[in-house]
Amino acid sequence: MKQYLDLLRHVRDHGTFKEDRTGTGTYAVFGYQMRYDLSEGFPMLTTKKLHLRSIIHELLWFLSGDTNIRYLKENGVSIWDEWATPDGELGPVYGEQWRSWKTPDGQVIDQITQVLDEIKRNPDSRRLVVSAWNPAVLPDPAISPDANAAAGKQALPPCHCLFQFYVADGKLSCQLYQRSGDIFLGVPFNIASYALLTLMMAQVCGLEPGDFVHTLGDAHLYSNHLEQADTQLARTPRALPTMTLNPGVKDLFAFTFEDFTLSDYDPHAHIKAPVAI
Ligand SMILES: Nc1nc(=O)c2c([nH]1)NC[C@@H]1CN(c3ccc(C(=O)N[C@@H](CCC(=O)O)C(=O)O)cc3)CN21
Ligand SMILES: O=c1ccn([C@H]2C[C@H](O)[C@@H](COP(=O)(O)O)O2)c(=O)[nH]1
Repeated sequence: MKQYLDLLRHVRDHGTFKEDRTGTGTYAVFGYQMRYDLSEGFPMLTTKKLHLRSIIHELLWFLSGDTNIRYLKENGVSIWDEWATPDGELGPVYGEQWRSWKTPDGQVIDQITQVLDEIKRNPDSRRLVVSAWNPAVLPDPAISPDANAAAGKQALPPCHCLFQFYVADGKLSCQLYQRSGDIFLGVPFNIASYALLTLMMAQVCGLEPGDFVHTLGDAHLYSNHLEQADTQLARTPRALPTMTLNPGVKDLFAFTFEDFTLSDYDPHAHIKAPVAI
């Protein structure tokens, strides 16, 4: 994960101090790109232990089209708790935009199924795009995330807002545009999550996994993560683990938690960091 560590070091050493919505303060750069060849191993950080359970359940939750944190809580995942209403609602976030984007005439569009069908039918297409960025449902910045969710708006505007697939030489690649990236906490999750999505999409399309390309807009290190960043940068990276999917699953929406096996993951210890709300 040299790519990630280079980003962390670059932003720590060259980021511009910037105030932010949460009042924490950040060091930021604008525009940064990383590339992970998925045949070289699964891109999970080894310089701190990552909680893969949360990553898998969150991705299955997005793919199911769900936007209530009930499923996450039932599975011991708490990463979305701070932004939900007391009923667990987050408003029309990722799951709804991916699987049931509402049109003005009352129809819904399942972007994931459409892209999946198009990859199989027309792999050379340059239109294999899924967008979670829907200006019609962006939150009102004057009210809190849970008040927005209660009003039918997104609790938070999507951070990983648009992704595109690309097929060449029998391999499926994916590029994500992430408008805002919390380098210490969110970005390692986002990398593993989209790498996993690419492996799943490739399997059900009969393709090999290619590259995951991660493009960031505002890439920031929160000012209360600086010590943690130093600790991480002082560690020596280890070999990447291997992710194996149950080869029997041919339907993207049929994957369950038990279909994923991570082997040879030998990370350094977890590093705690507070999440900016
Ligand atoms: N400031 C901020 N950073 C984020 O990364 C983030 C948000 N807000 N808001 C929405 C979602 C929620 N996400 C989160 C929230 C918390 C963790 C977190 O605390 N991670 C810990 C523990 C993980 C766990 O409990 O599984 C970590 O050490 O990685 C990670 C991603 C990503 N997003
Ligand atoms: O998947 C995610 C979701 C969120 N983040 C981070 C990026 C920012 O630090 C906050 C969101 O705040 P905004 O003011 O809306 O940009 O959450 C992430 O890194 N990955």
